[in-house]
Amino acid sequence: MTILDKIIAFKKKEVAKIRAEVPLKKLIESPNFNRDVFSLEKSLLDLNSTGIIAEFKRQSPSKGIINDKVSITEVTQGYLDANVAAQSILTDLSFFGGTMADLMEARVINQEKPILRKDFIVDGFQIVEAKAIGADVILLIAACLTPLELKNYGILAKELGLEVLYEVHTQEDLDKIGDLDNKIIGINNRNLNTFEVDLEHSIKLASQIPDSSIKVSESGISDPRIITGLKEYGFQGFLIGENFMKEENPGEACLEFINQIK
Ligand SMILES: O=C(O)c1ccccc1NCC(=O)[C@H](O)[C@H](O)COP(=O)(O)O
Repeated sequence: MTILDKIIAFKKKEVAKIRAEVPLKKLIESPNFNRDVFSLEKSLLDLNSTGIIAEFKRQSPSKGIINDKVSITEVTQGYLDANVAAQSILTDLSFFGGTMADLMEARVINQEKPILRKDFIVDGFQIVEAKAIGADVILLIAACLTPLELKNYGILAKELGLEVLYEVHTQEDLDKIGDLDNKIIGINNRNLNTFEVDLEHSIKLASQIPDSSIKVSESGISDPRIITGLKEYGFQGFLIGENFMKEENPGEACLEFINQIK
């Protein structure tokens, strides 16, 4: 069993339990449910966009603890001050040390940029939950879902006014999504089973994504020069976690990184 299989098996049980305890009505009545969302697409396409989607990530299966000293509020404010295009927040507790409360706290401070709920979506309930906690965007990982689930969860997100970041790592993942037009597609440079990171991955798959879609490169980005290189292959978004979170002040590290992008 790979780590991804383990995460998904665990997640399915976890969601089934929460689903049995929390009525949908409660989620729908949440104040966040009727707020206007911030568009990731708009933010990434803005002429002045930095393209950086900065992640709040305390720990990970590949690295263990990255930073458990900083608060979500200080990091959120730091990322906003650095002029990120969007914020990504892990809400998985068991493998990444994140919580839904993190996202809710960030939402209180972040009233200007989109927030991605970074989690392993295996059930439509989590998409409703994402809206209720104040997310603007959800992640659908192609490797974890069937083509039908990808389609149906995409439709549900759209109906709720949320955007989707479709995550792929292989050509097979892209094939599962099917219609690639007008989507936000993230190419994860990290193999989620072996944890091997290869930035060439973004470049190899980029040519398979139509120009009507927005390309995001995810994971293992640690140098501003990489951004310049990826832009040449049509990337408009860059999801970065560990490189900022490993620092004492992730917001300042993010600002310094953004100032060095040519
Ligand atoms: O980061 C991991 O170890 C990991 C393991 C298994 C599944 C997912 C994992 N990471 C999720 C991500 O996609 C990254 O947090 C994100 O792209 C940022 O990556 P990085 O900049 O390398 O922290």
